[in-house]
Amino acid sequence: MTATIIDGKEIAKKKKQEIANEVEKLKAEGIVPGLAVILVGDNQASRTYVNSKQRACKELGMHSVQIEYPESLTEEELLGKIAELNQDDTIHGILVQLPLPKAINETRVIEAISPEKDVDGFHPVNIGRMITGQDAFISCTPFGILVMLKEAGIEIAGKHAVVVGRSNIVGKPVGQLLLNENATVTYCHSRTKDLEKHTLEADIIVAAVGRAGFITERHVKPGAVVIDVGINRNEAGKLCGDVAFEEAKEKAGFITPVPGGVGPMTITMLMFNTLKSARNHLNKLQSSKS
Ligand SMILES: Nc1nc2c(c(=O)[nH]1)N[C@@H](CN(C=O)c1ccc(C(=O)N[C@@H](CCC(=O)O)C(=O)O)cc1)CN2
Repeated sequence: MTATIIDGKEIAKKKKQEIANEVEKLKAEGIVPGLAVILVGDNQASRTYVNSKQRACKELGMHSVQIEYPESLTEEELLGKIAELNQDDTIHGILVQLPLPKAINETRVIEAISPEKDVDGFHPVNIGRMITGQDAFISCTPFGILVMLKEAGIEIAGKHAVVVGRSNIVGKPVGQLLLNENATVTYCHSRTKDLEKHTLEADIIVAAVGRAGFITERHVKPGAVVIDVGINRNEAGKLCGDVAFEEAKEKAGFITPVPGGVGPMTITMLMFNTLKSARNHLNKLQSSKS
């Protein structure tokens, strides 16, 4: 069997068109969704992602501001800028590109962003709301995975999902989202004994370990759905995922490629969250008038 490839670029294109239509409607009501992206230091990959976010805003008709600081920026200076953006009515989403330089405390920075503008969905308020099934900003990569599964027509309820990786940005929230969709969820990580025993029972595997080709065909149950969140570079500098794609695709039922799978969905869901924040802002303005 050769797996059906879930094309993240195609799904992202369709979703972006839907978002652009909604942006037009919001503009007709007097609100232009606005996103502020903060980049600290000179990490080349981060710069590429930040530029892609700016491009996506432009493409979808949103207002965007890119704020760049040198590596030497202090935490206090960054917190000051966030406080200013929290008060800016033209900005509905604030995002600090990660990773930050080591001298800056990531947790303090994330917690300084108003939960109402936390379009990355990293603030503990949004994480707590998501876990308890309330309306929340859902972090963009996990959200993108959920949308991809739904668009590919994959049933989640009652399925056994195995998440390999437990980062705060991807592993933990994606497992929780799948649980909210009534999957049975197992988390595996670097200290898990006999990984294969767990993954071979999975109907859905989410590979988010950050190690190139870590999940091989030996880990995959025939017909399983394999979602690859990895963004690694191999010895030749080529972008590759956490899954050994060529061999895993011969066993899986559905599989996401790298590049062109989960990655393009991350920025699309950021646009979705920014639109949602702008709409929330408009609703608040309207209800305060009535
Ligand atoms: N504040 C945030 N920081 C980081 C996030 C995030 O969601 N918020 N996620 C990642 C980086 N990231 C977005 O910021 C991101 C990573 C990858 C892609 C993507 O489209 N990847 C492409 C390949 C691109 C390439 O050639 O390098 C793909 O997989 O097809 C988009 C966004 C960490 N930091």
